[in-house]
Parts: sequence; structure tokens; C-alpha cells
Amino acid sequence: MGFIMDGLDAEDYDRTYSDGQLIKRIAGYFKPKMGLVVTVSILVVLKSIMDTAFPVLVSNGLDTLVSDKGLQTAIWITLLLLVSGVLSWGFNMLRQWFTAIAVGDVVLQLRKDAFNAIMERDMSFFDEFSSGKIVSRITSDTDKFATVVTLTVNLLSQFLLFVLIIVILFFRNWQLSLIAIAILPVIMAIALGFRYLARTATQRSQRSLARVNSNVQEVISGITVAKNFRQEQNMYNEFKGINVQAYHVEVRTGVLYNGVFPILVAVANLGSTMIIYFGGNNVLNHSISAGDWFLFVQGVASLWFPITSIASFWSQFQLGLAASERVFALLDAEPRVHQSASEPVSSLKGEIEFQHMHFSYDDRQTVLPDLSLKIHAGETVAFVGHTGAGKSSIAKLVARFYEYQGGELLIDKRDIRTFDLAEYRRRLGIVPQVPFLFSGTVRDNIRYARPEASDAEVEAIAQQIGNGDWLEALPEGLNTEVGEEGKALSMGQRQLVALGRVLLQDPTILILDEATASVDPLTEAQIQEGLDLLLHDRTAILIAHRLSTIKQADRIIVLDGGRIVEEGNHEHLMLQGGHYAHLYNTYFRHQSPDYRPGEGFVAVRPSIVADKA
Ligand SMILES: Nc1ncnc2c1ncn2[C@@H]1O[C@H](COP(=O)(O)OP(=O)(O)OP(=O)(O)O)[C@@H](O)[C@H]1O
Repeated sequence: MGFIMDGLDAEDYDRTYSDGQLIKRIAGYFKPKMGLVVTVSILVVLKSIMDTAFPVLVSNGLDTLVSDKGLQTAIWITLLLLVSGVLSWGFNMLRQWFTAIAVGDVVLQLRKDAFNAIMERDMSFFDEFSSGKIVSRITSDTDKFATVVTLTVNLLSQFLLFVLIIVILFFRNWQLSLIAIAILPVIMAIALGFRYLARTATQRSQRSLARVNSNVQEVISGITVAKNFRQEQNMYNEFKGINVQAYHVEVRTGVLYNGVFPILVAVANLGSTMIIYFGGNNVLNHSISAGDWFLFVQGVASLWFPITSIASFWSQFQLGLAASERVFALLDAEPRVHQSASEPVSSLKGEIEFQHMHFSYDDRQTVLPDLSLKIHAGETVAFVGHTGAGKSSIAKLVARFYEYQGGELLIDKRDIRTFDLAEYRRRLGIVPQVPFLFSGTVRDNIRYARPEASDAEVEAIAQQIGNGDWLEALPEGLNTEVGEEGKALSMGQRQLVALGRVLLQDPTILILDEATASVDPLTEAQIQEGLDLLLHDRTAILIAHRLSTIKQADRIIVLDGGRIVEEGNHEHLMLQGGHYAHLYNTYFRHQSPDYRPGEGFVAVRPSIVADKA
């Protein structure tokens, strides 16, 4: 058994709400739908009354027929039964209809809230939660929330039916009622036992399905690497194991679900047999009528159904509550980036100053221990350093994606924490290392920065980069579809689109995380031209990986372990023979147009080389 369930342990979900809090919260969502909720409640009561009326009418009808024996009475009874049946059907249909409307409206609102909450979250949130989990919180978790509400309405209706039948039976004959309910503890014991087993089985089958999903997702995302390393067979074997596990889990769940009902039916039939025997004896000695006898036989048969359905749906109810909890956790996630005010940022000069900045993403590692740095308005600063030195982190702090723990970050001598972030970010242009393009055309993607820009403006921007030569390589120029995430374009073309996008935005501060991927010399030249345009007249932070970009900077800052170890321009730093010269020898030397293998090393102080060795 053990190995079948491997990897299906509980996830580390953040359960922080009690059931009561959750139900209160769910009820809160239904408050604006009070009219519908009241209508559904009335319909639930009416349907339950009609369902109870049916056996009562038959019972009374039997007794009347025994004494009256007239055809007219039989017709009347039939008509009444027909009316009660039709009414029950009608009430049920309306109840389901209105429930679906109310639940649909609430899920609509909940999804809107969840989506908005995600848009509001700062970047640390996305580090913590995988995209798969976030997607499932918005889609399947809100769906499960809907299931829970629909189930609750159904269960309430069943419960009401149960109470009504019990009350009527007791009014008719309490001794026989006691016999009827004697079977209930047995049914409840089986149902409760099943509740536990069903919950475990449902959780396992959900987890095994999630494993299948995530395996397929991972394989498809990494298909290029898999094919490159010829791992298809290994991947298939891995999938096969996971799929077989899901099969075993599903079979167990199916056997459990399908096995419990025959047991419950057998027990319920035992109850009916007892009622038939004792009730029949009572009819023979005239202590109850034949109609009452029928009512008991019928009543016992309908009693077990509400109990079993409450028990069997309990696990789904719990899972639905857990899903609602995950949605609410998403809505309530505390922001890590705290703004002390929301002051307008109508215009900026672009001066950036870090004062004794202390920053870490989490408690595992300090990324910037104590950074002090002033970038003047209009200055182009290139950050260089080994991987993990903290270059991107500085840029992310300027974009206010993360909260810092100590020191100050001033933009135009104003505390960044006092800014209206939406306005501030409008003045900030970011070109990420791997440019992300949304599906649509090249034109749509450039326009993304300023949706109101006219076609002529977009075209003018595209023409500015490399005289528009890059557009000729695109099959339909600006109208070329970029495909999912821009996969239909080459990496260099994607970078050019990303540059065009930021040029159109015309930000005061530019952050460019330069791509490490190499592009052909022509594209490189076009990108360089685009960059020249971008750098002109604005503050720029370049996380530079290309020698040509680094040389364009007014100042180069060399980072090591989150500290500034050197700064100056290219020539000055080369002469120093320190960290920059060492980086040059390691990364940039071969990018020089005069590069010859084995040549072009610059002199580096022995202490630096020894330090890095
Ligand atoms: N989102 C994150 N959560 C936790 N730690 C992070 C996160 N991003 C970066 N780090 C850590 O912070 C340190 C600095 O990373 P950063 O990305 O700033 O380096 P970098 O100099 O830009 O490197 P590269 O040139 O490879 O992009 C690294 O040790 C990295 O592991």
C-alpha cells in the first residue's frame, strides 16, 4: 500500500481560518444576493413539504379508500398526488435554477476579487507561490467553492426532509417511530466511517491527479531540453509510474464509493423489514391503520437517503471549504511592500539615491548589506559583477518590487515609500532579460506600453530602431503574430520589440536587464542603436552583459557580494587592474571586435586573482 501512495502527502497549505470564519466569509459573499437566497430558502422548504406530503397523502388516501371504497375518492387522491408531485418537481427546478444564478454571481465576484488580488501582490508573493498554484486558486478552487455552496443547499433540503418525516412519524405512532429510528445509529455509524474513508480517498485522488497534471506540464515546458538530451523514454517511464499510481488510487476510490451504498441499502432494508413485520402485526391487531403502516414503510425508506447523502458529500464539503480557504488566503495575503503614503509622482528628474540600503529576499541570505550610491538624473550607470552579486536586486528595488529592511531609497530626494506606485511605475521603463511578449502582433506588443498610441506612432518608433530594417525579416512586418510568449520570433527580435515598447513609453528612469543570450552581429548592432535612443536624456540602470553596452555607460559600478568594490569608466577601471579588469578578462574580453584567442588580457593585481581563485 505504502508505495502506491508515495508522494501524495498533504501539501503545506496555509490553514489559518476556522470553519466558522470560513462559513461567515462565504455568507458575506451572498449578502448582496439576499433576495435570491431568501427565494431559494423558501423553495427548499416548499419542496421538502411537497416531498413529505406525497407519502402522507398516499397513507391518508389508503385509509379513506378502505372506509369509502368510491372511485371518486380514488380520482381525488390521484389528482392530489399528481399536484404534489408536479409542485415538488417545479419547486425543485426553480430552486436549482435560482441556486445556480446566485452561486454563479458569487463565483464571478470571487474570481474578480482573486484576480485583482493577484494583480495587487508584490513580487515576493510570486516567488513564494508557483504559477500553477495561483492559477488553480483562481480557477478550480473558486469552482470547488461553488460546489460547496450548491451542496450545502442540497444538504439543507435533505435535512429538512429528514426532520419533517421524523416529526410526522412520531405524531402518527411513537412506538413504531422508535423502531424506525432504531436503525439510524447503524446507518450513521456506517456513514461516519465512510465519511472518514471518503475524505482520505478523495484527497488522495486529487493529489494523484495533480501529480499527473504537473508531470505533463513540466514535460511540455521542458520538451526542448528533453529532446535535446534524448530523455523521451525516461520521461515516459516517469509518467507511466505516476499515471499507474493515479489509476490505482482511482480504482480504490471507485470501489469505496460504489461499495458503501449497497451496504447502506442492506441496512435500510433491514429497517424496512422490521417496520413491515411490527407494523403488519399492529395492523392485524387494529392498533394502527393500513395507511399508517404504509407511511412508516415509506418513511423509513426515505429516512436513510438524507443521512447517507449528508455523509457521502461531507468529504466534498470539507474539500470545498479548504478550497475557499485557499482563495481567501490569496485575497488576504499581506503585502510585503508597504507604502507610507500615496503622493502623486507627476514628473520626475530621475535622481536615484540608496542610503545605507540593507536588503534580503528572505532570512536565508543578505543580498545588499549596506549599499550607498547616488545616480544622477540623466546618468547611465552599468552594474557589473559575478552572477549573484546583487545587480538585478538593485534594479528590482528601484522598481519597488520588493521591500527593503534598512536604509533609504530616495528618488528625486523623495522617499520611494511615499509614492503613488502606479504613477511612479508609469515613469519607469523596464526591459527584462528575457523579454515577455503577449500573444498578438508585434504592433500590439509595442503598443502595450501606451495603448492609446496611434498606428503612426508605433510605426515611427519601430522605424527608429535600426532604420526599421529588422521589420523586413518579419513575414508580415508589424502585423506579424508573435505566438505564445513571443516564441514565433527570434530572441533578438523579441529584444527589439521590448526596446520599441519602452521607447514608446518614454520613461524617465530606464532599467535594462541585458539579455545574456548572444545574437547575430547585425541584430546586436540594431539593438545597440535602439539602446542609444533609449539611453538618451534619461536615467538608466543597465545590468550589463555586453561590452558594447558597458562602454556606453557614464559610470560602471562593480558589485561583489552586494557591495560596491569599484566604480569609474571603462578606461579608468581597466587601468586599475582590479575587479573590473578581472571581470573583463573572464567575460568581456572575447566580445571585443579585435579579439584574438589567447590575447587581449589586461593586467590584474595578483591579490584579486588569488581572491577569486
Ligand atoms: N526572488 C528571490 N528570492 C530569493 N533570493 C533571491 C531572489 N532573487 C535573487 N535572489 C538571490 O539574491 C542574490 C542576488 O541575486 P541577483 O539576481 O540580484 O544577482 P545578479 O547579480 O543580478 O545575478 P545575475 O547576473 O546572475 O542575474 C543571489 O544570491 C540570488 O540567489
